[in-house]
Amino acid sequence: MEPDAIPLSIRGLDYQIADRKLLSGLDLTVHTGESVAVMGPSGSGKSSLLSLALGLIKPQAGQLRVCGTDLVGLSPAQVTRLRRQHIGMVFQFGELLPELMPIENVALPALLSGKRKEPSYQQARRLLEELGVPVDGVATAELSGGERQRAAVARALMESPSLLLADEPTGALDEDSRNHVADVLFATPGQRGCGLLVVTHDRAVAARADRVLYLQHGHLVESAGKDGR
Ligand SMILES: Nc1ncnc2c1ncn2[C@@H]1O[C@H](COP(=O)(O)OP(=O)(O)OP(=O)(O)O)[C@@H](O)[C@H]1O
Repeated sequence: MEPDAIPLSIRGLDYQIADRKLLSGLDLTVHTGESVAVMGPSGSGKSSLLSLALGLIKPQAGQLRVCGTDLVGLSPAQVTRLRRQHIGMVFQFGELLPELMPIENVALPALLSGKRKEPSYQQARRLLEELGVPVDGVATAELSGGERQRAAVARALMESPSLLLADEPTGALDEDSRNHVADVLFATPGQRGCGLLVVTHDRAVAARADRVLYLQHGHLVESAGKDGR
């Protein structure tokens, strides 16, 4: 894999579900160090776009290159490998395991990839500290919503992804927590040299991205100047 490959390059993507064409010839490039926000009406296909980029669902047509490899033709095992190697994902509700401590949640992707426990825990601790999440003595279920989301960002960064995806990462948060999570998220492309693709309904969050795109009739269009809906 070329080290300087573009984190995400999508060309001519068609995706249809149950007779309904959601994405139609969609093109999108997310470069290293760049953040892109995708907005659009409920049901327009934003989360589907992320699921496609994760290789969880397959398009009917088009190319979807992650770090230079088109994941459309790959086997499930190959997709899993590519995802573990190159992609970090943050969900709306963090999706942390409440039975595990925060540090265990964050270290988990590295442990699943077969990394050794000690250095994985050290790295998880470092990430949590950097992102302002309590490391010791607080159970995952006791974290505030904002802390949980920052722990989810830490977990997504654990394997140093080239591509960071986030689906409504601040959707469940109050304004202060939202701002803190957005600060952390939008700092990552510059600090860690990844590409960031964020789906959000929140205009203030989207406005922090280098580019804001609007999903409309299956295409992505520049949304600057639009009233948004
Ligand atoms: N497995 C499925 N079977 C049938 N329809 C589905 C399935 N998954 C998604 N859909 C439909 O596809 C459309 C797009 O869903 P998607 O979640 O991608 O939209 P979205 O833009 O992310 O919406 P929201 O902003 O509300 O989260 C919706 O109408 C949804 O009901």
